Amino acid sequence: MTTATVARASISVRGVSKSFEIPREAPFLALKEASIEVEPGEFLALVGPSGCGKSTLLRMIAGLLKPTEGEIWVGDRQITRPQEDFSIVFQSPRLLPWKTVLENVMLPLALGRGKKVPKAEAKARAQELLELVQLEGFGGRFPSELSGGMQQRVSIARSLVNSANVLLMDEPFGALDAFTRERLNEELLRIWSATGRTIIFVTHDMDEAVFLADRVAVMGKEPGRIVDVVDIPLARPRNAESRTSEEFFGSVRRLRQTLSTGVGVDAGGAGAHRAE
Ligand SMILES: Nc1ncnc2c1ncn2[C@@H]1O[C@H](COP(=O)(O)OP(=O)(O)OP(=O)(O)O)[C@@H](O)[C@H]1O
Repeated sequence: MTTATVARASISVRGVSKSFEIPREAPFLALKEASIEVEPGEFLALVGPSGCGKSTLLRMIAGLLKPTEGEIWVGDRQITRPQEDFSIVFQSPRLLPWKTVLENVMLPLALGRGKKVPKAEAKARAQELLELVQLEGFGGRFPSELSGGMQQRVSIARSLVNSANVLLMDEPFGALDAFTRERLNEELLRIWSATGRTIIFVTHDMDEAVFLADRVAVMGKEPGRIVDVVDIPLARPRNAESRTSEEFFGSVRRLRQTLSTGVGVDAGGAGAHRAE
């Protein structure tokens, strides 16, 4: 398993808005004045209703989209284009159909500029990751020979193969069954704590957000914005038992309230605070 500690990176989203130009219509404001600081090594979840701008924000952090206003920085670098040390997992797998499963997982290592990994090592790493996502024995297959959920697990393995500092995940487990999803949640936490990556994780699922994250940014819509940022006071390491604790249910309840009222909840002070 690739568990070497990677360099730590902080991410600063500063007053970011995004409008999309739509032919014959007024520009559409998808995200308004979002600001948040993501600490090095933090696990941040973004939750909110469909269309509130979660993917838009993630894509801007990834350098795939440019903000209309505001700036995003990683350490002392402004993000203006895709970053080599960021890995992204999209909602759909996006595998190369003409490459085998193993070759797809190895791809980031083959493309890595200046950091050549010997082929045998790349292969061994990819094989370990396929084992991690329970696809050992499928390395020689082509993506079209796997189910949708299996393809998504391949894309998760691919995102973990290099030692990217920052992992951006856009509802990566949305299409998986509940058992696989919960198991991968636990594996992801294990990998995160072993490697010190910064993770920003988009999900619709509040249980998943609470289980995984240090903090959850709750987003609202019309216009898309960050409504509140909630600390999750759930002890680590987290496991299946964490899902039945008072702290877990309390945090889920708080997120639900914030989502339904569209304003930050300050239940007794600790735990919730406004987005900066
Ligand atoms: N390229 C684009 N052109 C025009 N509008 C866009 C574009 N991309 C996104 N939007 C709009 O911006 C808004 C936010 O979209 P986004 O995909 O970020 O939402 P989301 O919160 O990730 O939604 P979901 O949870 O359904 O994936 C939506 O209303 C969407 O229609």
